[in-house]
Amino acid sequence: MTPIQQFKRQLAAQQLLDPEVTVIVAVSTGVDSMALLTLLEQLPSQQRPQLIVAHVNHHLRAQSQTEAAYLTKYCQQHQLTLKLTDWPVRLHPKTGIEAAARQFRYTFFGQLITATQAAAVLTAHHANDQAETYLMKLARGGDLAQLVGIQAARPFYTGQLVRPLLTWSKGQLREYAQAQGVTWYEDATNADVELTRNRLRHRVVPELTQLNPAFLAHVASYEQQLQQLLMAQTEMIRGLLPTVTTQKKQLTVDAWQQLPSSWQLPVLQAWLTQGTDTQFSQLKLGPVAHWLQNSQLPTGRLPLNHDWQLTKATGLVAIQPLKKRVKKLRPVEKNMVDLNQWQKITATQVVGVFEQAALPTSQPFPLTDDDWPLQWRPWQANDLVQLKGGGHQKVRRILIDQKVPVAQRALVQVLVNAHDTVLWVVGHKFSYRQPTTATRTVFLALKHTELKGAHLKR
Ligand SMILES: Nc1ncnc2c1ncn2[C@@H]1O[C@H](COP(=O)(O)OP(=O)(O)OP(=O)(O)O)[C@@H](O)[C@H]1O
Repeated sequence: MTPIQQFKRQLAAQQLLDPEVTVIVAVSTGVDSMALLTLLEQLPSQQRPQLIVAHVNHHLRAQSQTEAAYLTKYCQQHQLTLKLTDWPVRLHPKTGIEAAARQFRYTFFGQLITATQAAAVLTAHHANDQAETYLMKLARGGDLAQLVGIQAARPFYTGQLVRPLLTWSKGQLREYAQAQGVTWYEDATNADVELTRNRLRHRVVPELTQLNPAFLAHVASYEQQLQQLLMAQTEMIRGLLPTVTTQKKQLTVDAWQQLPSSWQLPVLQAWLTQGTDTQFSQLKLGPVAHWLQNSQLPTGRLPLNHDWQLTKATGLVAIQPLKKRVKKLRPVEKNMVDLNQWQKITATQVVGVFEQAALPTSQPFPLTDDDWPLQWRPWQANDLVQLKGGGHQKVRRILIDQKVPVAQRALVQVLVNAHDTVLWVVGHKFSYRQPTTATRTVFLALKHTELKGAHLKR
């Protein structure tokens, strides 16, 4: 299969080879994403999805302006819609700038996909990126599941995040771009990317490729095998869990002990993760398994972390909150919405309900008089959003699906109407509303103030 056929296959697998579908192409003006854009533009018209080009001008170096100007002109000439945003210097943190830039980028992509209802955001991650990620994780260590590299597709806000070039090497992308006469900008920051990645990029990957020219293809193959293995394991665990737990989700120690020993830790890990919404590394579960098996201690308690403990009695083990969690004790703080005013609702989010679109990414939203007053508040366990097809989805499920880290979930705010119905899970999902003659459109807008150096999940 030629690289172009592989590229098409990746798109077809996500149902994106379709002119009825809109995709957002993340273009940095580097060779990888310019090649991606060109590949998409060259698809036959009966297969080519509608393209929206997204670019973040990070204002990290003088060249940023030139790149944004080049892309603006390119999109005009190629009749492509461009969504460009700035990351102003005043918002740059003093440390962790790469991670903060990445967070800003993905938040922007998330807002765009939500606002445009596009099916996917495409980025130009390639086989060399994959190999570097792999080697970094190998060096760092952890559970096998954490070795999973850059995923070809994963849920992202209201659509998918798709990387259709993971089978292409950097060299192939460069050759393709050259052959197509594409202009691109070398990323000057690539020279000083974080030390570990830099060493891998410039020393380790070339060495390994010299050792075996098929090295990158082998990494891609391992990645696929690992994904399949983990999927098989997940399915197996799904089948095993009900055989070792009661209806009240307690673990039956005897049944668990009768599992083949190689399944005990994975099943224990899945049970704990489900019961606490917290990831536990298998590497740290040895003592827990030992405590479960210890027949000298038929009853007792074992703290798992600050929030959770296990209690054991009559051969059954239950997961219990260690103390009443602050979240539950605190009365829910609500903030009244001030129409046409920006309001700071978290340390990093400024939001507003406007009569006119305050930002290009503002979301039009139909409201009736009955909805007022609107309020901002933290999300709660029973909050739901309305879906287009008529159903509902739990806010909790949305945050899990969007892989919002547990620690950040508590910070998520929602916009509610006078009846406490959720209209917007800020930064994550809008509730569906059909406009009618009784509704008036307002625009919901979100911008970020200060950014932390958190490393986003790939
Ligand atoms: N300024 C930008 N504007 C739009 N898209 C971008 C920008 N920077 C990067 N991208 C997109 O992200 C892809 C990966 O870029 P890069 O390798 O620089 O990011 P990374 O931070 O290392 O990766 P990740 O975002 O997965 O952590 C690019 O090929 C491009 O599709």
